[in-house]
Amino acid sequence: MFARLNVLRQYCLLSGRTANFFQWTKDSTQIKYFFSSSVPHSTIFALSSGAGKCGVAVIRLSGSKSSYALKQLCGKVTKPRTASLCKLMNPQTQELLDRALVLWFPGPKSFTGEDCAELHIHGGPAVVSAVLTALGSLSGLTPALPGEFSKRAFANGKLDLTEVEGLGDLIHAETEAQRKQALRQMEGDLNQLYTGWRTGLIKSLANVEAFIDFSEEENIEDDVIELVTTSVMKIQTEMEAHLRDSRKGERLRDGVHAVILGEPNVGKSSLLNFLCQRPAAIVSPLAGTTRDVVETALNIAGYPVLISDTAGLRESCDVIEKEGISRALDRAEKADLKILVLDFEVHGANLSNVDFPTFLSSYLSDMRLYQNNFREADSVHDSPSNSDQSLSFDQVPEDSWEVLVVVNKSDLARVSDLKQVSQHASGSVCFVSCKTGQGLDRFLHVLAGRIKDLCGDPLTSSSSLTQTRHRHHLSRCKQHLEDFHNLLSYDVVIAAEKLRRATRELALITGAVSTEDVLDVIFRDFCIGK
Ligand SMILES: Nc1nc2c(ncn2[C@@H]2O[C@H](COP(=O)(O)OP(=O)(O)OP(=O)(O)O)[C@@H](O)[C@H]2O)c(=O)[nH]1
Ligand SMILES: [K+]
Ligand SMILES: [Mg+2]
Repeated sequence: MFARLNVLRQYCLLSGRTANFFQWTKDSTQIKYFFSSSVPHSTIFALSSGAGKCGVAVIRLSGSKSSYALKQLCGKVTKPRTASLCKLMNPQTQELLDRALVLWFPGPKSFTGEDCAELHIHGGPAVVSAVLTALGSLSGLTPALPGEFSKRAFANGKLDLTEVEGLGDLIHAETEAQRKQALRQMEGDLNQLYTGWRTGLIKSLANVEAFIDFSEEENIEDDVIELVTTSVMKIQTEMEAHLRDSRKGERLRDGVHAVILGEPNVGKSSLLNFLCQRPAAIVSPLAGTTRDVVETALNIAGYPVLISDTAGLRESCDVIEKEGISRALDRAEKADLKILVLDFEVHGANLSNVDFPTFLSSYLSDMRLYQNNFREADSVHDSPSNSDQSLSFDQVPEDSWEVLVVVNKSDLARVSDLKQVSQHASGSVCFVSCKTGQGLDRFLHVLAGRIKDLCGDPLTSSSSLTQTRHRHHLSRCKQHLEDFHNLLSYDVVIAAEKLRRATRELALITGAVSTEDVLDVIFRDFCIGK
C-alpha cells in the first residue's frame, strides 16, 4: 500500500506539467486527486501591438475557434506558420476591412499551446477597431483580459511562472542590462535552477519515505540516510549562495537607488543636473536651495538608476529646511549607493586616510539624532544643539556602506594643490568641477563601475534572484531544510514532512503548485494582448 502511495505521490511531484492541474491531499489511507477546472474554453482575441497610429498592428487570437474566425474573415485557414496575404472581410456584410498578413499556428505548437492566429493589419485606429468589432461579432469569441494569453501559456505548460515573470520583465525592461536579465529568465534560466533543486529534493524525499516504510522488514541500503543528508546539504549550500547575492538581480530589476548627499552649497544639484543633462534641480549660490528630494530615473551604462538630489545637511532652525533634511536622511537609509559631495575648498586638504563609509554612517546618525532632538523640543527653534555637526573626518566608525565620494569645485583649487591632494586621497575619490566639467568623465566611469557591481552582469554571472516572491519561498525552503537536518536523528517522519514542505516552496516559485491568488498577482501587471 505504502509503496503504491509513494509511487503516486512521486508521480504527482515529478510530473512538472501535470502537477499544475493535479493537486493531492492525503488522509491516513487514501489519496484524493482531482483536476483543476481552470482549463479555459473560450477563444480570446486582442490587439497585441501598442495602441495608437502605427504602420502595422497585430491582433492575436487563441482558442479552438481561431480557425473558424480565420475562415469567417479570410475565407480560409492559411498555411501553418507561414505569412499569407489575405483580404479581411466583414463576416456579416462581406465588406473589405483591410488587406492583412495572416499567420496560423495550430496548437500545441503555439505561444499558448492552443490554436492561435495573428492578423498583421494596417495600424490605423479605425482599421484596428473595425477588425476587432468583426471578431467580437463572431460567436464564441471574447476580448482577452490582461495577461490572458500568457496565463493560457502557463496553464498549458508552455511557460513556468518564472518564465512568465521574465516575459513580463522583458516587456517592462527599460535598459540593456534589464533586457538581458529578463530574457535569460524568460528562456528558463531560473526554472532550470529551481526545478533542478526540486527534483533533487523529491528524490531524497522518496528515499527517506522508502526508509520509513521498509527499513524494518526489507533490505534497504544502510547508508541511504547518509546519502540523502549529503545530497540535501549540497542543494542547501547552493541555495544559500543564491540567496546571498546582495540583492543584485532584484536591484537590476527595480533600479539602483542612489542618493546625492552633502552639506549645503557643495554642488549636489549641479551634479544631478550634469547626470541627467537637464536642469532638473534649482542651482543657486544660496545655501539651502534644495528642500525636497528631487528624483530622476537614469540609464547609466545600460543599468537602471533612480538618483535623488537632497537638501544640504546642516543644523538648521528653519522648519521647512529641517523637513527637507529629514527626507534626505530617510532617502539615505534606503539607498543602495550614497554619493557624498564635498567642496574642495572646505575639505580638499583633509582627505587622506579617511574611511568614508564609516565616517558618513556616523555623520548621518548624528544628524538624525539632532533632528529628533529638535522635534522633541518645540522650543529649540532658535537654540541649535551644542554638538558640532559640520563635516569633520574624526568621527567614530560605525558601519560599512556603499559610498562614492565626489570632491566638487576643484576648478577653484590651484593645479599644484589639486595634484597633491588627489595623489594622497584614496582611489575611489573623484575630483570634479561641475562648472568646468573637469573630472566628470572619470566620475561617470567610476559610478558606472559601482552600479555594475551592485547589479552584477546578467550575461556572465550565475543566475540571479530577481524577485522578492522568489526570495520569500527560497528562505522558507532553506528553513525547512535546516529543520530537516536537525530533526533527522530524532524523528524521521517529521523530518520527511519538512523535506516535503521544502519541495513545495520550490513548486510555488515555478508554479508547479499554484493558487489563484498568486496567479492573479503575477498576471495583474500584464497588458491586454500579452
Ligand atoms: N566654482 C564652482 N562653483 C560651483 C561648482 N558647482 C556648483 N557651483 C556653484 O555652487 C553653488 C551651489 O550649487 P548647488 O548645485 O546649488 O549646490 P547644492 O549642494 O545643491 O546646494 P543646496 O541645495 O543649497 O544644498 C552654485 O552657485 C553653483 O553655481 C563648481 O564645480 N565650481
Ligand atoms: K545652493
Ligand atoms: Mg541643491
